Amino acid sequence: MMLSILNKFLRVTRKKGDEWKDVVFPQKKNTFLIKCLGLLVIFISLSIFWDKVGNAIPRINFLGGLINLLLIGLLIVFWLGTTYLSIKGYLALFKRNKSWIANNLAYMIGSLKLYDEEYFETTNKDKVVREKRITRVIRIKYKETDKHVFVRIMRDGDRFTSEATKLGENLESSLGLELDSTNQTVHYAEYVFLKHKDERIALDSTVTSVNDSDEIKITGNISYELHKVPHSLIVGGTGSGKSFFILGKIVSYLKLSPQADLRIIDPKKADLSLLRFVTGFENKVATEANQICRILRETVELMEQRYTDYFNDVSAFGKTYRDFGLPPVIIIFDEFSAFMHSVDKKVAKEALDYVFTLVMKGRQAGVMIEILMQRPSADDLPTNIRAQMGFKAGLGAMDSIGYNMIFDTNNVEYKTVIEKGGGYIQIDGKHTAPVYFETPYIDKEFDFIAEIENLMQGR
Ligand SMILES: Nc1ncnc2c1ncn2[C@@H]1O[C@H](COP(=O)(O)OP(=O)(O)OP(=O)(O)O)[C@@H](O)[C@H]1O
Repeated sequence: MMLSILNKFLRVTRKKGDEWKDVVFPQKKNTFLIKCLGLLVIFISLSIFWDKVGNAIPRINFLGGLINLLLIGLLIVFWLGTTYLSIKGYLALFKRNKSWIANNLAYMIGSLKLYDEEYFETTNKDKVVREKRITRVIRIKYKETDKHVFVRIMRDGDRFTSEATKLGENLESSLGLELDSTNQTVHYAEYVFLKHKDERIALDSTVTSVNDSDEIKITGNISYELHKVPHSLIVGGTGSGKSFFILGKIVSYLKLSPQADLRIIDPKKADLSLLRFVTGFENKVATEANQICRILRETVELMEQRYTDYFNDVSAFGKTYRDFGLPPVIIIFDEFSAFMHSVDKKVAKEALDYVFTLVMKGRQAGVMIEILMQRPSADDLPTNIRAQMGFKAGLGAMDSIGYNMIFDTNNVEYKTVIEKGGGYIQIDGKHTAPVYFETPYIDKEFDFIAEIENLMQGR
């Protein structure tokens, strides 16, 4: 008993931990009296203890009583110090289950009636009394870190099991926090909330000015390093913000140092194909099937050449293109599925083979591909290629089948996307579950072509 109290005491006095805590429902009754009694006991026992210690220490009559005075002063400091620490630890025991998160979650349990009650009969002074008692309560755990609040609704096989996966909106409003991601296992449904709302950033904040960094920022909270997440998939219907997102990414890639070497594939001859009029892009934009296959083939050859030139002996062990100061080479392939459907099977296979080679071998040599398509379709983008895309984004309103196809998971509760440029994103090693995000904000007046021209000239 004493040991468990001591343990609890030590745990609460430690730094605010990130361990899981249970939500208690119904919450404990007012503990004011117990609290006061405890404080009094602490105060009296420590006062008696230090008084006894003071009496047990022999007096030293030296330097006209100065030593005795110092001793008394020291005892008073010890008495005050131990009393303060004990009271702090004691009060923390009460506070522990009283965080605002626990309070709000307990309130939600009560208001949604996420508990079962049964009538019990007892006898009181020969009278039969019927009283309601709570027999079962939904089990909720939570933990808190600097940026997030995690809530787990346990799935114990009772009536709350199916409820567990549908509580996203209720939790959001109960906690007053924005839902960042969800995750579901057989044992629990987990909801992750942002303590501070994620911010939409402006395009000019996407690239850090730190030397040697290839970090690309997407939002205030979401970023990735290009060399770690080389291949991307962006899916979004008409008007979802796909063009703004990719044009913004092109600007960011051109701001990297060394500047990225970009190749553009636009089989629908839309906005991206206009980059062929920008100095430096003349031979790097393809719209026709034969040009597209040529660009893909040449990029595969460039990748093989990099392996031959830089990774041909053991000294290259563990190195990447960045160690040799090489620029990343990025193919931006717009309307991928439209292309696959518009060309004959032989050409489609040739293109797919090149794409597969690039996604399998490109990372170390710094040769990357970014695929854009309107609809997520498992047939148009084979699983072996999709599995290599470390960066995946689904923009605009999409049904859950669409999202599940992109993110290869069906455990996520998606909210309706209304904002232009809003969607879900998943980045390997960063956000293993898809999270809501908004693409970097770009002013309507922003002149992409002029900006890209400018950046190309500054090479
Ligand atoms: N990041 C953004 N910042 C500001 N406005 C945006 C952003 N993304 C999208 N928009 C707004 O949404 C509109 C549609 O975006 P966009 O042209 O990128 O869509 P799309 O998916 O490429 O559609 P389409 O395939 O028809 O070109 C833009 O004209 C712009 O007004």
